Amino acid sequence: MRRLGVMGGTFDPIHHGHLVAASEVQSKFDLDEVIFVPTGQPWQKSQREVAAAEDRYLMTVIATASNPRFSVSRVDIDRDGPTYTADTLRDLADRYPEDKLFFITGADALEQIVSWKRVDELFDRAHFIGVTRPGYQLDGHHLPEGAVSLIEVPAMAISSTACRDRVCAGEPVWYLVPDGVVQYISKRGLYRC
Ligand SMILES: Nc1ncnc2c1ncn2[C@@H]1O[C@H](COP(=O)(O)OP(=O)(O)OP(=O)(O)O)[C@@H](O)[C@H]1O
Ligand SMILES: O=C(O)c1ccc[n+]([C@@H]2O[C@H](COP(=O)([O-])O)[C@@H](O)[C@H]2O)c1
Repeated sequence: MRRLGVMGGTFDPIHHGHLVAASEVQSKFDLDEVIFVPTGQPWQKSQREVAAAEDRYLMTVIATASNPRFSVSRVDIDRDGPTYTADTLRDLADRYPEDKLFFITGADALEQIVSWKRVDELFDRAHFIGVTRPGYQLDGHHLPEGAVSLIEVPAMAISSTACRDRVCAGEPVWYLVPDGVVQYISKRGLYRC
């Protein structure tokens, strides 16, 4: 039985906050692999335009390529309709029936979990790991006992929103996102106003 981390996110774009969180959880929980899963249609972000799924997927591949323990799954971008983590975890469990899944979320996402679709299924399918994020309180009291572990990760005050805003304003995103992602954003003309 392998121990598989699942790092779900819109990754619009992926940044070093995501990568540090995944790396820290991989090490602390002795995970064999962390699978990054870009969302297909993030229904709770429908109030704004999200970059094309293929662009977000490719940026995630570029950002994770150098880490032998990181991989990327298309499971959410290849499924039609809004992305629900209950479906993500069901599909990954079907694909890796022998393995134990650990779903990684930042403090902000953890706070929102009760609003997710079919929330009751989630904790049967994976153990949840909530990680600290600057500006948010990490709290698992609203979740079933034993369903979630809370851990501190190095503080990275970075968000995808801030990265998009910086590109739009003509400001650099070097060192906030991996070098290859800076170049991909520029090559594809993403996030220009
Ligand atoms: N700086 C960070 N530190 C720790 N966790 C983070 C950080 N940024 C994002 N995460 C977590 O990574 C997951 C995916 O986040 P997401 O792709 O929505 O990035 P984001 O920066 O929150 O994006 P946006 O600003 O567009 O809302 C979520 O669980 C989120 O809490
Ligand atoms: O299952 C849901 O209803 C649900 C609602 C909002 C977010 N999520 C998941 O939470 C992860 C982070 O999402 P986001 O929108 O903050 O990028 C990602 O894997 C999403 O699929 C899941």
